[in-house]
Order: sequence, then C-alpha cells, then structure tokens
Amino acid sequence: MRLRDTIVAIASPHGTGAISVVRLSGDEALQIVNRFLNKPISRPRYVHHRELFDTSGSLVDEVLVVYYKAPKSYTGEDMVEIYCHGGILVTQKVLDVMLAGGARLAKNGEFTKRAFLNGKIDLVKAEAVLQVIEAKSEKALKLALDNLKGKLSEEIEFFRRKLLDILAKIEVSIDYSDDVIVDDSEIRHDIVSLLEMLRSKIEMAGKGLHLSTGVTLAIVGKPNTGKSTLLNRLLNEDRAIVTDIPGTTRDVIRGEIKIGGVHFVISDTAGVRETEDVIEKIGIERTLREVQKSDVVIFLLDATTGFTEDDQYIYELIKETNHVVVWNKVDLASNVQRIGEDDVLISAKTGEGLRALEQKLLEKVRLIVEEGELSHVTSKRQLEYLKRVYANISNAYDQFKKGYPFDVISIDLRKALEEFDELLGRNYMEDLIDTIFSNFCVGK
Ligand SMILES: Nc1nc2c(c(=O)[nH]1)N(C=O)[C@@H](CNc1ccc(C(=O)N[C@@H](CCC(=O)O)C(=O)O)cc1)CN2
Ligand SMILES: Nc1nc2c(ncn2[C@@H]2O[C@H](COP(=O)(O)OP(=O)(O)OP(=O)(O)O)[C@@H](O)[C@H]2O)c(=O)[nH]1
Ligand SMILES: [K+]
Ligand SMILES: [Mg+2]
Repeated sequence: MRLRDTIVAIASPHGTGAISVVRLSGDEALQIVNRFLNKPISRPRYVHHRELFDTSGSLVDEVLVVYYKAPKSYTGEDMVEIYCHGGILVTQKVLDVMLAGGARLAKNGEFTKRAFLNGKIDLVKAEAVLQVIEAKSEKALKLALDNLKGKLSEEIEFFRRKLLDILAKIEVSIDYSDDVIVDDSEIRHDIVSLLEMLRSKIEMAGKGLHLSTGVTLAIVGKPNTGKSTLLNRLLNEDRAIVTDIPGTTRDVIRGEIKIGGVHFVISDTAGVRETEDVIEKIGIERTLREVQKSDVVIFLLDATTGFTEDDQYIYELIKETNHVVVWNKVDLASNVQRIGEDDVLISAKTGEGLRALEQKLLEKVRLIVEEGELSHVTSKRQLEYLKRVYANISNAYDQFKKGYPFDVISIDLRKALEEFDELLGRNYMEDLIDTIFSNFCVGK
C-alpha cells in the first residue's frame, strides 16, 4: 500500500451551525486523532462518544468520532470523522489540533481525488459528486445522483464494449488474414450503428448540459422598453439600474431564478439602437453575443411606442432564435401590433401578465429540459470526449469505405478507445485531473 500523507479538512459549510464535521484521510488518520481523545478508538464504523483535547491538554469539545478502516471508506484509505459542536471557533480548534498532530490541510477536492486515485469511483462519478453538491434544480440533482450510481459510466462502458468488439473483429482479420474470412458488411453495420448511437447521444448531450448550468435567457430590445425593470421583476430584486433615460444599461447583468423547477440564468442587456456613443456600441456588441449564447430570448417591445424601425432591426437579428415576443408597459398603452400568434402582454411595472410569460418561457425550453434529462451528459468535458470519440470512429469509417487496409483503420479506432478510457479517467493525465478536482470545495 502506498503511504500518503494524512489530510484533514472541515467537511461541513463554513459558518455557525449545530454540528460540524472534520474529517481525515490517510494512513495516520486514526493515530493522529487518538492522540487527542480521552480514550482511543479502534472499532471501525462505530460511533464513539469522546472528549477531545488540544496539545496542551485543555478540553476542546465533546465529540462523536467514527473510524473507517481502509479500504472500506469514501476515499478507500483509513478515515476518521469527528463531529463537534458547530461553532466557528470550536470547529477551527478541532482542525488546528489535527494539523498540530501531523495532518496536512486538504486541497480542494482532495478527498474525492483520492477516492478516484484509489479506484473507488471513476472520473465521471467524481464529476457527479461535484454536481450533486452544486445542483440547483431537482432535475440536475437527479441526473447527478444517477451518474453517481453509475448511469453515464455504464452507458460509456456499453459504447466502449461495442467499439472493442469491432476492433477485435478487425484485429483478428489482420493477424489471421490467411485463415479468416472477414465479413465486411458486418463490420460496416457495426460501425454505422455505433456511430448512430453516439451521434444521438451527442445531440441530446448538448441539451443536457443546460440542466447542470441552467437554461440561459437573454432579454433584448431597443432602449427603454423596460428590460431592466423586467429583470428586476423576475428576480424579485433591485438588481439592475432603471431610469427613464434610454441607454441606461451598458453591461450585461445576470441573475438566476427558478421557474417551474427549471433553473434560468437571465441576462439583461444593453438596449440596441444605432449610436455613435463608443461605450454604448460596446454594450450593444455584448448584447448580440449574449443572444448567440442564449437558449431562449425575450424580445421586449414597448406598447407605448408600437413596433418601430429599431424594433424591426432587432427582430431581424433574433427571429431565427428560440424567442418569445413580449409587449411591455400595457398598463400605459395598448399600441400592440402582434408579430406572431403568441405574443405575451405584460407590465413589468405592475406585474401584470408575468405568470403567462413564465408559462410561455417554460414552453419554449421544454424540449431542452426534457431531452437533456435523457442524456445524462453533465459536463463540457464529457461532451468533448464523446465528440472526439465520434470524430475518430467517423474517420475510421471513411477509410473503411475507401477500402483502406484494416491495420490503417484500426489506428483511429484505437484512438477512440483511448478517448473512452480518458473519459472514464482510466488513462488520466495529471493536469486534467487537477483541473477537475480544483473545482471542488475544501473538505470534499
Ligand atoms: N458522514 C459522512 N456522510 C457522507 C459522506 C461521508 O464521507 N461522511 N459522503 C461522502 O461524500 C457521502 C456518502 N458517500 C460515501 C460513499 C462511500 C462510503 C464508504 O464508506 N464506502 C465503503 C464502504 C461501503 C459499504 O460498506 O457500504 C467502500 O466503498 O468500500 C462512505 C460514504 C454523503 N454523506
Ligand atoms: N408604466 C410602465 N413603465 C415602465 C414599465 N417597464 C419599465 N417602465 C419604465 O420605463 C423606463 C425604462 O425602463 P428600463 O427598465 O430602464 O428600460 P431598459 O429597457 O432597461 O432601458 P435601457 O437599459 O436604457 O435600454 C423606466 O422609467 C421604467 O420605470 C411598465 O411596465 N410600465
Ligand atoms: K432606461
Ligand atoms: Mg436597462
């Protein structure tokens, strides 16, 4: 067994609570903790009631302590968890005692990294741990928990198996080309069907990512239509500056809310119009970029002005996007020229029509959300690897169609196999692993 230093961290949220958890992992975890208890513990997976003292023998706290004996622990190493009272000072003292006893402060995600390095979880599951913690909607949480149980890992394993079968058939025909007659049409069929499965996975995956990150919504319109007022109304908060001066908002302003269980990331943008103002111009460029990035766009019109030339200009820019046409300020006027059949009428000021708008938004993102649920791809990294796998197999298939020899074709298929392994973290590179785990909080 490898001897690694013993790490320690506060595993519970920082701040005052009823109980805090301080945990240690490593060969010396038990020995370090026992030094400071009124009576040492040794029985694994048992809750011990103890007193904990500091290096000078003063009582720090009355605690509960659990020992997890390697390899039956979260990290696969010897671990100890200390449950102390949840005060900031008490918790910090417990941590300090462990540091004084020889443990080292854990880095972000180091416990989970060790679980991965010790083969307790694969990389996709490690990502799922982070996503369980960060889940902002019921659906994102469910996906993350599914993946923690191995849902996506199993699917990847299934695709990988199919690829292995194809490679095996090809290798056999390379090695025993004199004795074995390979059925080209069978290999062709296998490759095509694998490519098809991967393609549909990748297509859905693009949508699945929105579940983890939230659905993005941009509010755009000419100056003074009430975009910032609407943002504030949706967030129920005074986030953006509202004035009656056109061109008030210059930068993109974001806020997050949940509508009907769906997590939205909303951006209020600079009003779009022809302008010579340099700063405003930059703001408008940012608006347009925001439109490109968004899953759904609110095109906000002003019922006091009607549909103007500026509106026409903006409409040309957004009409191909997934958008909702919204007429604002209906409390003041009803100069509404419906553009489509489902224009929504609201007053951001009084709140009239807001429920209908929320329903319309949910309708517009339903596909994204539903298909996303099916995919279980929850990170850009996972999607990136699936795309690379697809590209390699697709190359191999092109060569196959051109009648290249099998030993050439197998090169790209092997590359795809390696991509699968990296996706699961089998062939991991140190840098990649560090990037993934550094997103965790200390103690995880
Ligand atoms: N107190 C506490 N609660 C926690 C955790 C923890 O580390 N400590 N977890 C941490 O994130 C999560 C639970 N995940 C865990 C996963 C595996 C093992 C574990 O001991 N696995 C052993 C034994 C399996 C068994 O016998 O059931 C193993 O895999 O060998 C513990 C917690 C959430 N709640
Ligand atoms: N009566 C009424 N006034 C509104 C409504 N919505 C916004 N306003 C007013 O319209 C003016 C402009 O509102 P903003 O929210 O700043 O408009 P904006 O689209 O963000 O403007 P820019 O950032 O300058 O592009 C303010 O005086 C608001 O109080 C509404 O529904 N009814
Ligand atoms: K304004
Ligand atoms: Mg504004």
